[in-house]
Amino acid sequence: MTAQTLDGKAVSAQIKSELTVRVRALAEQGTVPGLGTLLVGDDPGSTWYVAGKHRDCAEVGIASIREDLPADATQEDIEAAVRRLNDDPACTGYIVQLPLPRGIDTNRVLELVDPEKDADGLHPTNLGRLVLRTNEPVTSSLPCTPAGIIDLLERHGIDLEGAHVVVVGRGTTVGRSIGLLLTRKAVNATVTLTHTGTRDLSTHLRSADVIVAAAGVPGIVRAEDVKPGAVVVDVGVSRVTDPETGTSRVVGDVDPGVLDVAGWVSPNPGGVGPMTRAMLLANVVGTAERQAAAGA
Ligand SMILES: Nc1nc2c(c(=O)[nH]1)N[C@@H](CN(C=O)c1ccc(C(=O)N[C@@H](CCC(=O)O)C(=O)O)cc1)CN2
Repeated sequence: MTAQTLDGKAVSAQIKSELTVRVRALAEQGTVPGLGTLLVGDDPGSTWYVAGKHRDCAEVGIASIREDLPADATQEDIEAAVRRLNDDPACTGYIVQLPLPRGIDTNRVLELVDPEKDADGLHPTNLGRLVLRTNEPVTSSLPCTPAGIIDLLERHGIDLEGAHVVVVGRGTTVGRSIGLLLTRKAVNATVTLTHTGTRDLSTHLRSADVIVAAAGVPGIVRAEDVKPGAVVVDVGVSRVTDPETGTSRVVGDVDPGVLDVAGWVSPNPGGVGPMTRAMLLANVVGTAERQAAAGA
């Protein structure tokens, strides 16, 4: 068997074209959605991701607002930048690019973000809304990577109703938060959250209809641990350096042999990454629509 591709690039292009229509409708009411980014320091990866977010904004007609601070910015400097973004009416939604430099209290910074402007969907208020409102339609930003994964699966016709999803990794941006979305009544999946303390990961993986690999451990999901025909989503991003050539490349959590066993696999790159970016744009358009409706 050769697995079919969960094509994040194609689906994200479709989402962007749908968002362009919503952005035009907002413009007709006199509202321009604006994405703010707060970047601290000059880490090449973070700098590249932030630039990509603003390129995406330009594509769909969302305005860009940037707060760039030096690597030696203090907690107070960063919190002041968050307050500026909270107060800026042109910024309808924003993100604090992670990770923040060592020594900064990240949770204190993130909790200062106005929940109504939280474009990452990771503010405690917005995660709390997902915990409390399991049946109602969601009216706040959703965590981008989890929402992108579910959209990617649904748009490929994969039925999650009653499916057993095994998540590998308990980080906030993916592992912990995806369970909140998958177990909502509208999706209705059954979720097992595994992590480095899990005994016998293989047994869990072998019972999965869908595996979401978000551990950041290259090759942690092996072909022999995947049920034939299962769906495998690769979220892992690890940079490995070839000792001989000294060149580095990004590798995921899924061993390439899985392609011979699974029914569907998300490529990495080209799977979850583009969906995360598309969901960020969707969140910003959502924040602008809600703010326009509240002001109308
Ligand atoms: N505030 C946030 N910080 C971080 C997040 C986040 O969601 N919110 N996630 C990551 C980085 N990230 C977005 O910021 C991100 C990473 C990768 C991609 C992506 O499209 N990757 C491409 C491959 C790129 C390459 O070739 O290197 C892909 O998967 O196809 C998008 C967003 C940490 N920080």
